[in-house]
Amino acid sequence: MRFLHPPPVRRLPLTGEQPATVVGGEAANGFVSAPRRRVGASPLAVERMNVDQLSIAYGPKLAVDTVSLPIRQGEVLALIGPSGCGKTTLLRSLNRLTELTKTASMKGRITLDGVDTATLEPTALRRRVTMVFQQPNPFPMSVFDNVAYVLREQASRRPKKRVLHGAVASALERAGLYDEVKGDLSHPALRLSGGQQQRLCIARALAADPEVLLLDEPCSALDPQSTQVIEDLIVQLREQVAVVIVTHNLQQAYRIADYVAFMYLGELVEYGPADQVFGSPREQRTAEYVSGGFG
Ligand SMILES: Nc1ncnc2c1ncn2[C@@H]1O[C@H](COP(=O)(O)OP(=O)(O)OP(=O)(O)O)[C@@H](O)[C@H]1O
Repeated sequence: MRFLHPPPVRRLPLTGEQPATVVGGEAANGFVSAPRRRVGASPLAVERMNVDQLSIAYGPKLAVDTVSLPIRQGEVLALIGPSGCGKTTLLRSLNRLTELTKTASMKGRITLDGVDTATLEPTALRRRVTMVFQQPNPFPMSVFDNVAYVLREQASRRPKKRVLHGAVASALERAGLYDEVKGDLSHPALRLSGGQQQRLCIARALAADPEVLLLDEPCSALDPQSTQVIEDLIVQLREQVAVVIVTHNLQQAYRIADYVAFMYLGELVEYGPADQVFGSPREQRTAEYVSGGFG
């Protein structure tokens, strides 16, 4: 039962001393003065994935053009850029979801803990590099069963009830939902609020004990309060998993990201610490984008 005893190498020590405190008010490039939840990248950040010279095309159309970047645990990486620049394609390539599109072809190499993802079995890869989508998509079953489903699926033998309950509770806790649902874990997931449903989807993703969590605009269907809860959660989770988020919301990227990758027409125009990309971008196109000049 893998989920009971994850190999220690998969986890960085949790840094409880580093809460997601709000660092308030600094302005970057004059476009934002929103409070920031992040406190700077963790000194314990370690590379989990590496994207090397990645190009992806749909038929003849190039969607991602020779992109290279690292993905580290201990940091939140935000992919930003105007619509159609290739953010989602890049994100989906990380757990080989792009190959489900018949016309897609890929060049380059992506590694997970040093191993070429092309050599891994796709379902196993997708447990280690899990994705949460734009629209919350809980299964039409109870809160408990949504998380237990993943645990049962990956256990080699049917887990004992008590053990399963502990693992479900732990995943719900990591997703910041347990306190709100512990009174009735048999509650239908589809009757939770949108924000709770999204945190349940995050709990389901975390139940697989992944190394990398991919978030494709996870707050775009949520109200501001739920968005804030999820942003706080994302900042906390970066200590446990490498987090990559696609967002159209520059303020959100500024609030929660440690590193930012700005893409334009498939190309990675600029990659760097959030402070630098937003505060003093090296490239003219980045400066124009983050100051609202286009997009
Ligand atoms: N399944 C597909 N078949 C053909 N072309 C696709 C497919 N998916 C994406 N594309 C094209 O690839 C390019 C990159 O799309 P992608 O969705 O990755 O961009 P994006 O930056 O995530 O856009 P958005 O912000 O609008 O979601 C676009 O030109 C898009 O039209």
